[in-house]
Amino acid sequence: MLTIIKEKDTDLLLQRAARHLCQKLRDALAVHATVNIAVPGGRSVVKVFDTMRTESLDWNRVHFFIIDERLVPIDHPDSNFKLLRDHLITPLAREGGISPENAHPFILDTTVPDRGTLAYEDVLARLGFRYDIILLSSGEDGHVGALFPDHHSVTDPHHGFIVMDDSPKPPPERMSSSLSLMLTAQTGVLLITGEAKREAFRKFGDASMPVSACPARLLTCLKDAVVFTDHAQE
Ligand SMILES: O=C(O)[C@H](O)[C@@H](O)[C@H](O)[C@H](O)COP(=O)(O)O
Repeated sequence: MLTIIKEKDTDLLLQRAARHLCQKLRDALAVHATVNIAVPGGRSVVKVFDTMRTESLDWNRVHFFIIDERLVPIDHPDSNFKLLRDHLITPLAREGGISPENAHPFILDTTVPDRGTLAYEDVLARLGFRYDIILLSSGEDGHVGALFPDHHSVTDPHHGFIVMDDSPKPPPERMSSSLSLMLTAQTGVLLITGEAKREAFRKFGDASMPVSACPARLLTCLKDAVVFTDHAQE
């Protein structure tokens, strides 16, 4: 089921998204021993992390994966893992809320053609090779993770992590969860915030638009999906 939650105040909206995600984590922890959540980078996600870290739940049973990454080391300012670590994992770990090992980074390996994605697949395989929950934040063009509209990334049949050196949005070198891996999640949360995403929100709401033309629409394929937006309904 898809629900759209609208709130004009973006900060309030992102706080609501964070609390919703934490409730979904609690619900999943009630039926699973451990839960896998995959998260992206971006400005909106940082605000979600900042609220999530104030929520109380059994964080030690939650495993974090990075849904997409720029091909940079984990301490690089452009690293999505660094955002997760700095804004959520380290503050939680400081209070003993989570073991830092529960946050699984994609480790770039420039010596192999797969760039380290096979090793990252091994880590996910040890935890069931599935996501339970995904957090996505739409780009201006409707991309999510590093699945871009009308680009080979979104139609790649690989089930796992993919790499590219021709991302339409710079930097060109990125890795992403493939579409089929994202679709292993039962639960999805999508953020569409800011004036620059007006066209993305319109495309998201267009039922005739295939996922290949608007990757954010992959959310409509999940069992339990919520969009958080500061846009008025078109
Ligand atoms: O890797 C990137 O180029 C960005 O991180 C990008 O994919 C971002 O996640 C979305 O564009 C949403 O970004 P905001 O939440 O910052 O609007």
